[in-house]
Amino acid sequence: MSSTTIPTIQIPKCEPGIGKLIFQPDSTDLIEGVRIEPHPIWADDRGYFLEIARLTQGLGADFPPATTQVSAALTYHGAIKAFHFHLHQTDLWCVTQGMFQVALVDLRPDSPTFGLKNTLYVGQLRPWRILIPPGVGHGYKVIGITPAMLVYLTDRLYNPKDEGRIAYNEPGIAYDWELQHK
Ligand SMILES: Cc1cn([C@H]2C[C@H](O)[C@@H](COP(=O)(O)OP(=O)(O)O[C@H]3O[C@@H](C)C(=O)[C@@H](O)[C@H]3O)O2)c(=O)[nH]c1=O
Repeated sequence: MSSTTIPTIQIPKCEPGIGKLIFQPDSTDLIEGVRIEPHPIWADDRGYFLEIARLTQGLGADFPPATTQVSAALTYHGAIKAFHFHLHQTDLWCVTQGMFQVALVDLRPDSPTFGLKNTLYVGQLRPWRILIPPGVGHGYKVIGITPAMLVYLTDRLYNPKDEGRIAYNEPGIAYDWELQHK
């Protein structure tokens, strides 16, 4: 997280598709450095409660209190935000409302999982926090019929120079954003 090594970024040549589906937090198909932490949703007759993260525990353990930023993004049904990546910043995502199709791709040629794509369906129906290290391309599509809310921690304050963007339909990544009819 506070590593000073800046990843080299390279667009891989992926097979078209959604990559490896992640159905278990400890899946061996996860991109190197990506981590998942299931969390409870406490539902009752008033609504529900959930914890976004604890800075000293779990996936938030290494987030420095002095520079951690907490952000929220509400995204409309069907919208895609992808692909973004960071050179220094680590993200910790927690979905508070709705469902996301999260797409990850390893852009680090020095990584053992370079070029690997992961797809995770997360949110109210699968409450998982996701840690995304620098050099891992990330994005999402809102699935379901309602807008969805992502609340996330970053280990440093917003710096647009740290963020890179790759088109959602970049041919080298060849991510299939369509509904997977089968
Ligand atoms: C991310 C961010 C944006 N902004 C501003 C810049 C801009 O005017 C406006 C909208 O910014 P963006 O279009 O970059 O927002 P957005 O596309 O939601 O960016 C976010 O997307 C998700 C998927 C991520 O991975 C995040 O790391 C971040 O890249 O908000 C901040 O002031 N602080 C921030 O931390």
